[in-house]
Amino acid sequence: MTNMLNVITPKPLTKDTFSAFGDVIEASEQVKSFSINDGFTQRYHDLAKVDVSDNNGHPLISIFRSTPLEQPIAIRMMERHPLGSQAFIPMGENPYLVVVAPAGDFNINNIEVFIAQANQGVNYHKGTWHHFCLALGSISDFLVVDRGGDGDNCDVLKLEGSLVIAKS
Ligand SMILES: NC(=O)N[C@@H](O)C(=O)O
Ligand code: NI
Repeated sequence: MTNMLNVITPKPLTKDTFSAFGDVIEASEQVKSFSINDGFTQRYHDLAKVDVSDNNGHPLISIFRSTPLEQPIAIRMMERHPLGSQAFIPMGENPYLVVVAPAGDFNINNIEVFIAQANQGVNYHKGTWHHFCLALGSISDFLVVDRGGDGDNCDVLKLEGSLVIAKS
């Protein structure tokens, strides 16, 4: 049986369309903000649910320096973190791709692909299936907030790669 290639076109990342998978970390008009520091700072407050305490977990703050994959990108893996959330906040000017599927039993037909802008971070909720970090354009740094501690916090699935992301 030939492997028909299914090409999926990324859609813009928005708070609402991403809500089934996690949070969007963005200083947008949609989120609550208030003035602090004598009016010199606007605080965009409580943007994402950091969920890292299961099984005596603790928060980790790391930097991921990601090299873009050659396009078109074939989706050959998905992973999930059953014990905690994982947030990616871009530190540069490049957009990036976010590939997700709902937590629970994995179904390739449920994969959704978003293109995120440099002013948008994402926070995968605990158990959300996702592809590893997909930089676009050039090597990109991401601030990552996720869970450290005991227990295996990474389930990985290998896919045959018949789902390809349209060039972005
Ligand atoms: N393995 C690792 O720390 N990174 C992945 O979880 C990822 O989502 O990039
Ligand atoms: Ni991950």
